Amino acid sequence: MTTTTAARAAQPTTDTAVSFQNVTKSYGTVRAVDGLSLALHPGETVALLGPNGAGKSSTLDLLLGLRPADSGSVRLFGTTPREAVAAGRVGAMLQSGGLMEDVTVREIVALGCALHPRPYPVEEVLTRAGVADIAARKVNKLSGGQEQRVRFALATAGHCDLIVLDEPTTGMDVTSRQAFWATMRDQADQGRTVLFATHYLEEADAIADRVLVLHQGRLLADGTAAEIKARAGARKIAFDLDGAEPVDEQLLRALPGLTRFERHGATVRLQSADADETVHAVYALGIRPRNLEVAGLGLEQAFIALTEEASK
Ligand SMILES: Nc1ncnc2c1ncn2[C@@H]1O[C@H](COP(=O)(O)OP(=O)(O)OP(=O)(O)O)[C@@H](O)[C@H]1O
Repeated sequence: MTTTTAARAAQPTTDTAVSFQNVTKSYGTVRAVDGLSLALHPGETVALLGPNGAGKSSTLDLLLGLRPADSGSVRLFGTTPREAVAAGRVGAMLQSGGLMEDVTVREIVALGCALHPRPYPVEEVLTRAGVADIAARKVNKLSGGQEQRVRFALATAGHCDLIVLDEPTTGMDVTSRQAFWATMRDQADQGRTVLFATHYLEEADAIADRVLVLHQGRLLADGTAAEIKARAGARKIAFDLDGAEPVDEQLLRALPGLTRFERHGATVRLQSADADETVHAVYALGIRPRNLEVAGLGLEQAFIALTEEASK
């Protein structure tokens, strides 16, 4: 695992919001969470990334006390997850769990507020989640994105210290997403810890100040998005071949440092662990590349590079 902020971050301190110590969870022979240790702190916005089946939802289930761990310890604010949830310290928006159908948006949100130990006023919750204008509508008449916003309203029905979101913006349009993340930033600025699992890597890049990459139930990387990109160690190189001289593709494929090779007609796209060395070698082959571009990997490419490497 990357040693960026991870070693420090795994150590629980007195103000730790979430602490996992060597947590394991299996379903039959599938080990969904495998010796996971981490600590999250107040005010952090943390993205949980990982390919399908990496253990993200299982981790969130353990964190919320919805399932018991087989071994290890999960603590929220120094208590068990169930105690923290019962005390109203945790708001959650999960993928699973249907909404009650034959009630209006206002009724279901009002119920969420009534059940919360430290609720916000219903109108405030409706407005913040962007559902005030559809408050009178029956829940079973909502679109997928509107349903997500109602789940968001329920997750923020009261004062809490930790907000847990499992793929929260699935189905939301661009405007709703932007409004959603603006609200979440606001929540984090007020000292709350926001933890969200997502497959939208650009959201993780833009929103999270810390990124956790899970793979086969283990923490593969833990750091800022910039640290994760640097950890992937590769840069991308693109250029066009001149076309005048035929180029032996085998020579290109044998360039030093290459971790990925693609050629579409005259356009060559590479990934390299040592871009300087690769580019020098291109010139040494007598090739004069046109439109040469060298750039760092985006979070998505870094994520693919890291998880592919771990799968080898
Ligand atoms: N209730 C269950 N019974 C049996 N196996 C399960 C159960 N829940 C999860 N698993 C298995 O545990 C592993 C981790 O699943 P999990 O849902 O936590 O992954 P995930 O990272 O959330 O995946 P996705 O991105 O697809 O939502 C997978 O191999 C999955 O098939």
